[in-house]
Amino acid sequence: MHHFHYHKRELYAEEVPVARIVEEVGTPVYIYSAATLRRHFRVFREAFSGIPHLLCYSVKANSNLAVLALLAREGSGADIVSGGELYRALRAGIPPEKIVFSGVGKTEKEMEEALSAGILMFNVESLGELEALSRVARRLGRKAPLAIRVNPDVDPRTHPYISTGLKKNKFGLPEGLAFQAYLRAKEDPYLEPVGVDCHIGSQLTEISPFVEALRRLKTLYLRLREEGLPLRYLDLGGGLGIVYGEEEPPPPREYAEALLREMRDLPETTLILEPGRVIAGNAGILVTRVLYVKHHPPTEENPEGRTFVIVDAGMNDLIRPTLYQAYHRIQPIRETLEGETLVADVVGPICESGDFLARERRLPAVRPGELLAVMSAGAYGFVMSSNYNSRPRAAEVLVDGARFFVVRKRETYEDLVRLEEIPEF
Ligand SMILES: Cc1ncc(COP(=O)(O)O)c(C=O)c1O
Ligand SMILES: N[C@@H](CCCC[NH3+])C(=O)O
Repeated sequence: MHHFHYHKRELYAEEVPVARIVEEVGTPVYIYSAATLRRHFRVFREAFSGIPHLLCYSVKANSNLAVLALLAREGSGADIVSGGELYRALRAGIPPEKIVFSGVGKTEKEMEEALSAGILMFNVESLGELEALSRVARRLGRKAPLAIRVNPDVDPRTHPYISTGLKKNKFGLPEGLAFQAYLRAKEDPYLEPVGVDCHIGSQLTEISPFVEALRRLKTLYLRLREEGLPLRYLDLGGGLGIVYGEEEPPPPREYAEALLREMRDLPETTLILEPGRVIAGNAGILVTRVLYVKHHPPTEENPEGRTFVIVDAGMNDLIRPTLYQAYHRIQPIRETLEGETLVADVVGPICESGDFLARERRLPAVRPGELLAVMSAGAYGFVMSSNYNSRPRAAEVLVDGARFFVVRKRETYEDLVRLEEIPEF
């Protein structure tokens, strides 16, 4: 069952009419479904139940404390990329021994925080970082558990901005350098290599690049074990895609089956996965209100003219369309049957031509005041939002059955300037 669904032509989030949430909270508002989050996590967990595994939800996808706490209760670990994400994960009750720390630019301060907290492992992305981690560990008198993030040079066949496992991307170390880094780490009393890691990109809609990457990781992993390194984790990162529009990503079960086949000859190894989008993406929507509809008259290059549906959510609220030309379905909150339609650009109030949520989209003939839902906005939505144009950030709501909770208040004007000060010139 879909947890965002129409009942009597009205959009519901689980058992709550979206319009009722808007009445109380206003727009723009992100709405998440607890049941969908739980279902996505459980489907993933069950798919991997045949082998030792650890699911480290990728916090960057949606880092609201309530979302993290819900996943913590489901048994999730966390993939973090900053001290801020470590703070959130711990605040939400994710046990440190289920946290992995990725990212090309960890500071010594962040490493110190994570090491003191007792995280499972650092995914180290450069030789410089390895040295820094060793220094930090020596200072704290602790051994730092680590994996080297390998750049397996596998083409994930996704949007170039979100592919990360190609030689030309900044991420990880090529296999040869990674091997040397492990030998270096092995000799260091403050470093403890425990796994091998990679992450090849996001929104992948095919399984084969994952399998290819896993094979390469395995080869390195086995070579290192032969060198006497007591490795026990293979971390394949995240990246499984979701349905936004027409794409057909593999279901988690198929993805898992392909990976389980590769893991068969490694019975003593724990497979770590860092799913983000596949857990949160379709568990959230962004609801916005139509402010104006305007029509630009025909021109030579545009014989039909152009219609703009101007809404109260902009690229500062959801930047994916602007940044990646990403497609998000847009649906009315009140379903209209066989009514009139229009083709329009759905745009926000921001002073940028790139401020759009959809382009040349066929929509029901909406009128000012009506509500629209931007679908599949649960991942990389609110977390990438900003205050550009001094727009207070949207509220976030979590629906659970017949109840809903404001899990982040709408920002106020006061919030906008809270950290600022006018000096005595
Ligand atoms: C290291 C790492 N792990 C996990 C993820 C999560 O990716 P996704 O949301 O595509 O599952 C990302 C983001 O792409 C990442 O950079
Ligand atoms: N933020 C991107 C994905 C990047 C993944 C981060 N490693 C998106 O919205 O699709």
